[in-house]
Amino acid sequence: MPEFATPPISPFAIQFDAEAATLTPEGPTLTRRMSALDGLFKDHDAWQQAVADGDPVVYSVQSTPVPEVDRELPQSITSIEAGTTAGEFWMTKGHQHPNHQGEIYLALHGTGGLLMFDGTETQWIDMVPGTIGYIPPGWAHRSVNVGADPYKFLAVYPGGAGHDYGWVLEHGMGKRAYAVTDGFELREF
Ligand SMILES: O=P(O)(O)OC[C@H]1O[C@](O)(CO)[C@@H](O)[C@@H]1O
Ligand SMILES: [Fe+2]
Repeated sequence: MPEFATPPISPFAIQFDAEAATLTPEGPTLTRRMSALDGLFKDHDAWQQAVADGDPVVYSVQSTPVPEVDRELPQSITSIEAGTTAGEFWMTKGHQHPNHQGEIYLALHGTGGLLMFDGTETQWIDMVPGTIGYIPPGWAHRSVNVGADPYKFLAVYPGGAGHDYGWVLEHGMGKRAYAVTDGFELREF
């Protein structure tokens, strides 16, 4: 085996339960409440009110024990709760990969969307169970729950890709998903 600065972890099996949306063995779980989404919803006052009104959990991410380091290939399942803030559907923070690497998402449950922005162009992929959304290098990405159930998806990404959240705060995502009578509508800022 070649010499690496950080030794890769040993091979292991992951039990993937698509119905329950779980990965076993479990690694770290991350929970993001409304307060973690500062500066991301269009209506800042409504966001602040939601934080004051109990700061609900917006999404959680369950990982396997694969570390986020170069050459590894971590996986996680994200569950976004159903909800809106001033009409804007609940979503992940969204990020850019600092060193521009690709990623895939596989939708498992509910109705979601994969919003991508390269700084100029916005793309949206409807995500329903069975859809794989491909995120090419250089596209910031955010997942949105546009349904009435939790939206859950599996992510597989390069361990060295990193998460640049500042990029999204600075550039935005080009469009936002709002609730309308028969579903959702994408609106520009
Ligand atoms: O990192 P964010 O924008 O909070 O979104 C969470 C999701 O994105 C990932 O960071 C992978 O891109 C996963 O941890 C999870 O699927
Ligand atoms: Fe990513």
